[in-house]
Amino acid sequence: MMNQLIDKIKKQNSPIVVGLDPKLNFVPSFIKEKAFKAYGKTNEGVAEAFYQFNKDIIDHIYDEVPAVKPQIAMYEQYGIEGIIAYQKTVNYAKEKGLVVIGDIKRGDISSTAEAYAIGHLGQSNIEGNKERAFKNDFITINPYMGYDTIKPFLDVCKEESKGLFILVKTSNPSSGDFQDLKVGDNYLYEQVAMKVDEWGREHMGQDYSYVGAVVGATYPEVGKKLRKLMPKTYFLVPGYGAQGGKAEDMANYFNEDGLGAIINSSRGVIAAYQKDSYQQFKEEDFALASRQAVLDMKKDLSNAL
Ligand SMILES: O=C(O)c1cc(=O)[nH]c(=O)n1[C@@H]1O[C@H](COP(=O)(O)O)[C@@H](O)[C@H]1O
Repeated sequence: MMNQLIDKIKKQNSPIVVGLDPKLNFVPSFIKEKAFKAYGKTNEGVAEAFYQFNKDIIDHIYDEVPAVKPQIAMYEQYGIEGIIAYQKTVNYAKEKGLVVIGDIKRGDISSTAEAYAIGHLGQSNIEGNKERAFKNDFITINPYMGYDTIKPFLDVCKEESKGLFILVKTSNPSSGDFQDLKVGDNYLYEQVAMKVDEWGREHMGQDYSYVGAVVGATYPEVGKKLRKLMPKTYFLVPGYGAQGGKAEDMANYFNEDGLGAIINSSRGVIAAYQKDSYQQFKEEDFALASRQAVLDMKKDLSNAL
């Protein structure tokens, strides 16, 4: 799957992933009204609104970006109905040929990790009948609990040709609370990076491993260090745009082959029509504004790289 992702990035010249992180106040009123009329102001109503919102955005961006990253929390807060909207979104993105990174950030003891891995990347075996719950190509995971909690994900990835992005240095303001602690001569994020590099070398695609790393856009000096520590690791880089990450800092995250990183923007793309800089788009044209935001991001990155 990493090979497919890289092929798409090259073909579209677009190291970009759009985060499908819907919020009710991002959804245009004409979509909300229709959904609420059919299902009321209920979880089901929101789920329908989110799905229609995502679908329109996907239709307007799938030819310009290789991947989308639905953040499951946005859907989960609306219960089963929300999860169904997540699942439908993943399915629709797959139908449109997009690579899907399920942003689920799981991490638990190995028996539980196995269940997460099967549910989100693999197939369950129901007395001989194989069932797939979610069609993600990649998921995000949290490595805090150590190798035995990662292994079930690696096994399913190998079997199913899927991939992972493991949190190494996150974009949030407090990411240093633990990640920047010194462990011997290294920072904790460096220790984690060395492990991700080691695990990845046993799980190689062509030039890159299908065990990737999450490296936030908001700490470019760290990004530069981590690039050297994990040369074969693809980086998922969130934090561009809404969290302050700048295109000119993104060069640090790429290798000399021009590959090695995929930059995420969620709010900056899906809620573009609400920003002053996209005032020319009416609410009904929210998805066209998202497309324009992707094209602008593409230009911004290619000027800087
Ligand atoms: O794993 C992630 O995607 C992630 C890691 C990280 O360090 N920081 C981070 O913001 N994210 C996710 O990336 C997205 C960022 O959204 P925007 O700030 O709106 O572009 C959200 O879905 C976050 O959950």
